[in-house]
Amino acid sequence: MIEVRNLTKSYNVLEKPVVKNVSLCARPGEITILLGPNGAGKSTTIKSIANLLNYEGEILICGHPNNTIEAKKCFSYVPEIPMLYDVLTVDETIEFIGRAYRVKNYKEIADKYLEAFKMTENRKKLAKELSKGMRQKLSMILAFMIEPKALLVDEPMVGLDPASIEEVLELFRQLRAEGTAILISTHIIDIVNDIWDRAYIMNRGEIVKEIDRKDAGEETLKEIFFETTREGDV
Ligand SMILES: Nc1ncnc2c1ncn2[C@@H]1O[C@H](COP(=O)(O)OP(=O)(O)OP(=O)(O)O)[C@@H](O)[C@H]1O
Repeated sequence: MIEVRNLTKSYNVLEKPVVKNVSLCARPGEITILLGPNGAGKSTTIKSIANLLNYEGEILICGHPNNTIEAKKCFSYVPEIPMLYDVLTVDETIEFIGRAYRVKNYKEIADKYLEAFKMTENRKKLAKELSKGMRQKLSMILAFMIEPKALLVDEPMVGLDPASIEEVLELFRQLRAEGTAILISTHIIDIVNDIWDRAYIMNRGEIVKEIDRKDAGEETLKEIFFETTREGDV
């Protein structure tokens, strides 16, 4: 579970907050989507949850404040721009993260994901030698490998080819079935239209709508998004 309560963030004390009193909840076994136009405050929210920014409010991951070791042990974060060690190979990166998180069977798990992402032939390449899409896939493999209870993903599909997008969607479905709480921030509504369970629409730093898929009826997420942001006078 990822719980955000009354998150407020200003980058500059003299300026108005760019995220205002945001509360949201990504539940176990659900895929929760954070949507919003450019500049709405999605990345600021995601980075605050990942404890990369100072902010006001309360953020709990698996019931623990997000700056605690307990929280860090149970969640993975896939940033929009992968953060990798350029001078480590794919295999070395996997070993480093697997050992750091004390994942006993990390090799076995990583093999499965390398295979799924058609990355096995790249395992001896240095991270700096990988293409943009390959870096994104490695970043996902590292996040999935620790078998997180909560998964935070910022723009997961950027740089991925269509087959890899399908693979990622399938992996999200599998993690959801295993009970992982998944929170995804994205612009690409069409891609998540088949998998979302709950969505929060952000506009100008505020959550302007929360939608439970069960209540959405025949309406697509895209239709709801445009209706809401038009009403919200973007
Ligand atoms: N490091 C920063 N310093 C100052 N202002 C920032 C910084 N990062 C973001 N902002 C401002 O905060 C607001 C929200 O930005 P944020 O990146 O969170 O939005 P977003 O919804 O993720 O946008 P996008 O969809 O374009 O990525 C914007 O007005 C942006 O200019």
